[in-house]
Amino acid sequence: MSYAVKEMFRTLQGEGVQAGRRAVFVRFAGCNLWSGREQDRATAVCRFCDTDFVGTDGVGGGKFVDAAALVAAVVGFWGPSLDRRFVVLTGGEPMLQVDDAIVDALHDAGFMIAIESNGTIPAHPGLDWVCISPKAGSNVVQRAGDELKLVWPQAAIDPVALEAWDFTHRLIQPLDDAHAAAHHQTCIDLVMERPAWRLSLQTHKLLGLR
Ligand SMILES: C[S@@+](CC[C@H](N)C(=O)[O-])C[C@H]1O[C@@H](n2cnc3c(N)ncnc32)[C@H](O)[C@@H]1O
Ligand SMILES: Nc1nc2[nH]cc(C(=O)O)c2c(=O)[nH]1
Ligand code: SF4
Ligand SMILES: [Mg+2]
Repeated sequence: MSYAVKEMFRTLQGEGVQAGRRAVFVRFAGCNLWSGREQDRATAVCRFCDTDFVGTDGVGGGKFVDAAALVAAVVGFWGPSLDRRFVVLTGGEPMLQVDDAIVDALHDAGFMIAIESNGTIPAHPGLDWVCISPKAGSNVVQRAGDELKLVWPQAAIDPVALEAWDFTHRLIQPLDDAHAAAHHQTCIDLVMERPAWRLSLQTHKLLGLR
């Protein structure tokens, strides 16, 4: 199978429990909850996306003919060191494209594989770190994993109900929009009330990283 990748880059993981780790990001093109076109945002299931995932024209992006070609590019961004190799598969929705061949080839190259997914498609069982970020109005089938990362606030999602899902860590991430400061306080208030949750900030944005 070939893979459509919007962009690829090396940075620090900005979000969640793995925040601060050196990582190569592979941003797959396309999502099942929004076309990525601004004219469709208001009618999409997911309306707050902060990411351009349309096409393959970003830095490090392209159409990769097979898993070997994709992993060669990931290794190129990581560099020759074999120490703590860490790749984050994101998008768009990565589970539209992640398959056995990619997971096996990244493992063969010594990578720990994390995914950022909306949870509407079952996560590949070979992944090493599964982060699921549920979206109101979608059907989340992947209700277990390492990290549940709830962007907050979202109307029609009840964080208390989500506490029953089988995740090792539960994080609340402030919605980044025109009211970000108010959302920070809303998230702090929620963690104070429900200590099952902890705060996740998008630290790459604070630091000016990709
Ligand atoms: C761009 S998404 C790609 C992965 C996958 N489609 C998903 O939604 O989890 C990566 C992460 O950014 C989060 N995110 C997207 N837009 C955001 C925003 N405006 N504020 C805060 N987090 C956001 C998502 O919830 C997800 O955890
Ligand atoms: N530095 C950095 N960390 C991230 N963690 C999750 C991201 C994503 O867009 O999936 C992201 C991202 O875009 N940049
Ligand atoms: S599900 Fe993820 S990639 Fe898709 S529109 Fe929402 S935040 Fe963006
Ligand atoms: Mg991002």
